[in-house]
Amino acid sequence: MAPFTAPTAVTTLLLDIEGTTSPITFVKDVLFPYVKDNVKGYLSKHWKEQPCQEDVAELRKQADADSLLSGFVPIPCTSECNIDLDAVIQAVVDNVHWQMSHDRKTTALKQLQGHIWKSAYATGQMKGKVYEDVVPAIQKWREAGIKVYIYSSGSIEAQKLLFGYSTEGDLLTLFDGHFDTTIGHKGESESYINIAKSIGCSSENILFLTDVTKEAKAAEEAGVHVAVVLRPGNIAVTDDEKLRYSLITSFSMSWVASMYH
Ligand SMILES: CSCCC(=O)C(=O)COP(=O)(O)O
Ligand SMILES: [Mg+2]
Repeated sequence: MAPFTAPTAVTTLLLDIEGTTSPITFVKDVLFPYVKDNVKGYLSKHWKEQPCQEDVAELRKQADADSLLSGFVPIPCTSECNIDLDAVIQAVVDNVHWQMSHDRKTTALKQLQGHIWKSAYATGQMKGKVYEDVVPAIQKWREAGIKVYIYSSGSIEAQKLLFGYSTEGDLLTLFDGHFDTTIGHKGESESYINIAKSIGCSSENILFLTDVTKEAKAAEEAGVHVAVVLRPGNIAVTDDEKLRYSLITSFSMSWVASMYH
Protein backbone atom coordinates (compact mmCIF):
# COMPACT_ATOMS: atom_id res chain seq x y z
CA MET A 1 0.00 0.00 0.00
CA ALA A 2 1.40 3.43 -0.95
CA PRO A 3 2.10 5.72 2.05
CA PHE A 4 -0.55 8.36 2.51
CA THR A 5 0.38 12.03 2.20
CA ALA A 6 -2.20 14.78 2.40
CA PRO A 7 -2.13 17.65 -0.12
CA THR A 8 -0.68 20.88 1.34
CA ALA A 9 -3.94 22.80 0.68
CA VAL A 10 -5.65 20.74 3.39
CA THR A 11 -6.57 22.78 6.47
CA THR A 12 -9.66 20.85 7.54
CA LEU A 13 -10.36 17.22 8.30
CA LEU A 14 -13.85 15.80 7.87
CA LEU A 15 -14.28 12.46 9.63
CA ASP A 16 -16.87 9.76 9.14
CA ILE A 17 -17.81 7.75 12.25
CA GLU A 18 -18.86 4.15 11.51
CA GLY A 19 -15.83 2.33 10.06
CA THR A 20 -13.57 5.38 10.52
CA THR A 21 -13.44 6.72 14.09
CA SER A 22 -15.48 3.82 15.48
CA PRO A 23 -15.83 0.11 14.75
CA ILE A 24 -18.70 -1.05 12.57
CA THR A 25 -19.30 -3.75 15.20
CA PHE A 26 -20.12 -1.07 17.81
CA VAL A 27 -22.83 0.34 15.53
CA LYS A 28 -24.19 -3.00 14.31
CA ASP A 29 -23.87 -5.06 17.50
CA VAL A 30 -24.51 -2.45 20.20
CA LEU A 31 -26.23 0.70 18.92
CA PHE A 32 -28.66 -0.80 16.40
CA PRO A 33 -29.83 -3.74 18.56
CA TYR A 34 -30.49 -1.27 21.39
CA VAL A 35 -32.87 0.65 19.13
CA LYS A 36 -34.59 -2.50 17.86
CA ASP A 37 -35.14 -3.73 21.43
CA ASN A 38 -36.21 -0.40 22.92
CA VAL A 39 -38.13 1.45 20.22
CA LYS A 40 -41.54 0.25 21.41
CA GLY A 41 -40.86 1.11 25.05
CA TYR A 42 -39.45 4.51 24.05
CA LEU A 43 -42.49 5.39 21.94
CA SER A 44 -44.95 4.23 24.60
CA LYS A 45 -43.19 6.24 27.32
CA HIS A 46 -42.61 9.46 25.35
CA TRP A 47 -45.51 9.42 22.87
CA LYS A 48 -47.20 12.59 24.18
CA GLU A 49 -43.96 14.61 24.25
CA GLN A 50 -43.24 17.12 21.47
CA PRO A 51 -39.85 15.64 20.30
CA CYS A 52 -41.44 12.19 20.01
CA GLN A 53 -44.41 13.55 18.06
CA GLU A 54 -42.00 15.42 15.73
CA ASP A 55 -40.01 12.20 15.16
CA VAL A 56 -43.20 10.28 14.35
CA ALA A 57 -44.36 13.00 11.96
CA GLU A 58 -41.02 12.80 10.09
CA LEU A 59 -41.20 8.98 10.00
CA ARG A 60 -44.73 9.22 8.60
CA LYS A 61 -43.54 11.62 5.84
CA GLN A 62 -40.71 9.19 5.05
CA ALA A 63 -43.18 6.28 4.96
CA ASP A 64 -45.32 8.19 2.44
CA ALA A 65 -42.22 8.75 0.28
CA ASP A 66 -41.32 5.05 0.58
CA SER A 67 -44.76 3.77 -0.44
CA LEU A 68 -43.51 2.23 -3.70
CA LEU A 69 -40.68 0.29 -2.07
CA SER A 70 -41.13 -3.43 -1.57
CA GLY A 71 -42.00 -4.39 2.00
CA PHE A 72 -42.62 -0.81 3.13
CA VAL A 73 -44.63 -0.29 6.31
CA PRO A 74 -47.25 2.52 6.35
CA ILE A 75 -47.79 4.62 9.48
CA PRO A 76 -51.46 5.54 9.98
CA CYS A 77 -52.50 8.78 11.66
CA THR A 78 -53.98 8.54 15.17
CA SER A 79 -56.90 10.63 13.88
CA GLU A 80 -57.88 7.90 11.38
CA CYS A 81 -61.07 6.20 12.57
CA ASN A 82 -60.92 2.77 14.17
CA ILE A 83 -57.17 2.93 14.76
CA ASP A 84 -56.09 2.84 18.38
CA LEU A 85 -52.84 4.19 19.75
CA ASP A 86 -51.29 0.74 20.27
CA ALA A 87 -51.78 -0.04 16.59
CA VAL A 88 -50.14 3.23 15.53
CA ILE A 89 -47.19 2.64 17.87
CA GLN A 90 -46.82 -0.89 16.50
CA ALA A 91 -46.83 0.50 12.93
CA VAL A 92 -44.03 2.92 13.85
CA VAL A 93 -42.07 0.05 15.46
CA ASP A 94 -42.54 -2.11 12.35
CA ASN A 95 -41.53 0.76 10.08
CA VAL A 96 -38.36 1.39 12.14
CA HIS A 97 -37.47 -2.32 12.10
CA TRP A 98 -38.06 -2.47 8.33
CA GLN A 99 -35.88 0.60 7.69
CA MET A 100 -33.15 -0.79 9.94
CA SER A 101 -33.23 -4.18 8.22
CA HIS A 102 -32.14 -2.30 5.06
CA ASP A 103 -29.67 -0.07 6.97
CA ARG A 104 -31.56 2.98 5.68
CA LYS A 105 -29.89 6.30 6.43
CA THR A 106 -33.05 8.43 6.37
CA THR A 107 -32.95 11.57 8.45
CA ALA A 108 -36.23 10.57 10.14
CA LEU A 109 -34.85 7.21 11.30
CA LYS A 110 -31.54 8.72 12.42
CA GLN A 111 -33.26 11.44 14.48
CA LEU A 112 -35.35 8.87 16.36
CA GLN A 113 -32.35 6.57 16.94
CA GLY A 114 -30.45 9.45 18.57
CA HIS A 115 -33.36 10.11 20.93
CA ILE A 116 -33.60 6.43 21.88
CA TRP A 117 -29.87 6.17 22.66
CA LYS A 118 -29.92 9.27 24.89
CA SER A 119 -30.94 7.58 28.14
CA ALA A 120 -28.63 4.58 27.58
CA TYR A 121 -25.64 6.93 27.33
CA ALA A 122 -26.78 9.25 30.11
CA THR A 123 -27.25 6.37 32.58
CA GLY A 124 -23.87 4.81 31.71
CA GLN A 125 -25.49 1.71 30.19
CA MET A 126 -23.68 2.46 26.94
CA LYS A 127 -20.38 4.16 26.06
CA GLY A 128 -19.34 5.33 22.57
CA LYS A 129 -16.52 3.18 21.21
CA VAL A 130 -13.70 5.10 19.54
CA TYR A 131 -10.55 3.49 18.04
CA GLU A 132 -7.57 4.15 20.30
CA ASP A 133 -5.54 5.89 17.57
CA VAL A 134 -8.26 8.53 17.06
CA VAL A 135 -7.89 10.83 20.08
CA PRO A 136 -4.07 11.25 19.93
CA ALA A 137 -4.28 11.96 16.21
CA ILE A 138 -7.01 14.58 16.55
CA GLN A 139 -5.06 16.26 19.36
CA LYS A 140 -2.01 16.39 17.10
CA TRP A 141 -4.01 17.79 14.17
CA ARG A 142 -5.50 20.48 16.36
CA GLU A 143 -2.07 21.44 17.71
CA ALA A 144 -0.99 21.82 14.08
CA GLY A 145 -3.91 24.24 13.51
CA ILE A 146 -6.06 21.79 11.56
CA LYS A 147 -9.83 22.06 12.03
CA VAL A 148 -11.65 18.79 12.67
CA TYR A 149 -15.31 18.14 11.81
CA ILE A 150 -17.52 15.07 11.92
CA TYR A 151 -19.83 14.07 9.04
CA SER A 152 -21.98 11.01 9.71
CA SER A 153 -25.38 9.67 8.71
CA GLY A 154 -26.03 9.44 12.46
CA SER A 155 -27.83 12.60 13.67
CA ILE A 156 -25.76 15.40 15.19
CA GLU A 157 -27.44 14.62 18.51
CA ALA A 158 -26.38 10.96 18.21
CA GLN A 159 -22.83 11.99 17.26
CA LYS A 160 -22.60 14.20 20.33
CA LEU A 161 -23.81 11.36 22.55
CA LEU A 162 -21.26 8.91 21.09
CA PHE A 163 -18.32 11.28 21.56
CA GLY A 164 -19.64 12.95 24.72
CA TYR A 165 -20.06 9.62 26.54
CA SER A 166 -17.17 7.72 24.95
CA THR A 167 -14.85 5.04 26.30
CA GLU A 168 -12.16 7.78 26.14
CA GLY A 169 -14.25 10.28 28.13
CA ASP A 170 -15.97 13.42 26.86
CA LEU A 171 -14.36 14.16 23.49
CA LEU A 172 -16.65 16.93 22.29
CA THR A 173 -14.04 19.68 22.67
CA LEU A 174 -11.94 17.93 19.99
CA PHE A 175 -14.35 18.94 17.24
CA ASP A 176 -14.96 22.23 15.48
CA GLY A 177 -18.40 21.11 14.36
CA HIS A 178 -20.71 18.30 13.26
CA PHE A 179 -22.66 17.54 10.07
CA ASP A 180 -25.38 14.99 9.43
CA THR A 181 -27.87 14.21 6.65
CA THR A 182 -29.70 17.49 7.21
CA ILE A 183 -26.90 19.07 5.09
CA GLY A 184 -27.37 16.34 2.45
CA HIS A 185 -26.74 12.62 2.12
CA LYS A 186 -23.19 11.31 2.12
CA GLY A 187 -23.46 9.75 -1.32
CA GLU A 188 -24.32 13.10 -2.95
CA SER A 189 -21.54 15.47 -4.00
CA GLU A 190 -23.63 18.58 -3.30
CA SER A 191 -23.48 17.71 0.42
CA TYR A 192 -19.72 18.30 0.41
CA ILE A 193 -20.12 21.65 -1.34
CA ASN A 194 -22.68 22.60 1.33
CA ILE A 195 -20.25 21.54 4.06
CA ALA A 196 -17.39 23.61 2.58
CA LYS A 197 -19.74 26.62 2.39
CA SER A 198 -20.88 26.09 5.96
CA ILE A 199 -17.28 25.84 7.24
CA GLY A 200 -16.29 28.85 5.12
CA CYS A 201 -13.48 27.18 3.17
CA SER A 202 -12.89 25.84 -0.31
CA SER A 203 -13.59 22.16 -0.97
CA GLU A 204 -9.89 21.64 -1.80
CA ASN A 205 -9.04 22.62 1.79
CA ILE A 206 -10.94 19.58 3.10
CA LEU A 207 -9.71 16.02 3.50
CA PHE A 208 -12.54 13.53 4.07
CA LEU A 209 -11.81 10.17 5.67
CA THR A 210 -14.44 7.49 5.13
CA ASP A 211 -14.79 3.71 4.86
CA VAL A 212 -17.37 3.91 2.05
CA THR A 213 -16.06 4.40 -1.51
CA LYS A 214 -19.42 5.74 -2.75
CA GLU A 215 -19.01 8.58 -0.24
CA ALA A 216 -15.36 9.08 -1.26
CA LYS A 217 -16.44 9.36 -4.93
CA ALA A 218 -19.16 11.92 -4.13
CA ALA A 219 -16.71 14.00 -2.06
CA GLU A 220 -14.07 13.87 -4.81
CA GLU A 221 -16.61 15.07 -7.37
CA ALA A 222 -17.10 18.11 -5.15
CA GLY A 223 -13.33 18.78 -5.19
CA VAL A 224 -12.74 17.43 -1.67
CA HIS A 225 -9.61 15.33 -1.03
CA VAL A 226 -10.37 11.83 0.20
CA ALA A 227 -8.73 8.80 1.76
CA VAL A 228 -10.48 5.49 2.27
CA VAL A 229 -10.18 3.98 5.73
CA LEU A 230 -9.55 0.24 6.03
CA ARG A 231 -10.44 -0.95 9.52
CA PRO A 232 -11.06 -4.56 10.60
CA GLY A 233 -14.61 -5.55 9.61
CA ASN A 234 -15.11 -2.68 7.13
CA ILE A 235 -16.81 -3.37 3.79
CA ALA A 236 -14.27 -4.85 1.35
CA VAL A 237 -12.67 -2.44 -1.10
CA THR A 238 -12.12 -3.76 -4.65
CA ASP A 239 -8.65 -4.01 -6.21
CA ASP A 240 -9.56 -1.16 -8.58
CA GLU A 241 -10.64 1.01 -5.64
CA LYS A 242 -7.40 0.18 -3.82
CA LEU A 243 -5.48 1.59 -6.78
CA ARG A 244 -7.77 4.59 -7.20
CA TYR A 245 -7.89 5.86 -3.61
CA SER A 246 -5.36 6.72 -0.95
CA LEU A 247 -5.82 4.12 1.78
CA ILE A 248 -5.21 4.39 5.51
CA THR A 249 -5.50 1.74 8.19
CA SER A 250 -5.25 3.95 11.29
CA PHE A 251 -4.86 7.57 12.39
CA SER A 252 -1.35 6.65 13.55
CA MET A 253 1.02 9.30 14.83
CA SER A 254 3.60 8.72 12.09
CA TRP A 255 0.93 9.27 9.49
CA VAL A 256 -0.23 12.45 11.24
CA ALA A 257 3.31 13.73 11.52
CA SER A 258 3.96 13.08 7.84
CA MET A 259 1.01 15.31 6.98
CA TYR A 260 2.40 18.53 8.27
CA HIS A 261 6.18 18.35 8.25
C1 LIG B 1 -23.32 8.58 15.27
S1 LIG B 1 -24.59 7.52 15.42
C2 LIG B 1 -24.21 5.92 14.87
C3 LIG B 1 -23.90 5.78 13.49
C4 LIG B 1 -25.04 5.62 12.56
O1 LIG B 1 -26.20 5.63 12.92
C5 LIG B 1 -24.71 5.49 11.19
O2 LIG B 1 -25.60 5.36 10.34
C6 LIG B 1 -23.28 5.54 10.81
O3 LIG B 1 -23.07 6.10 9.61
P1 LIG B 1 -21.66 6.77 9.21
O4 LIG B 1 -22.10 7.84 8.27
O5 LIG B 1 -20.98 7.30 10.44
O6 LIG B 1 -20.86 5.70 8.55
MG1 LIG C 1 -18.85 5.05 7.65
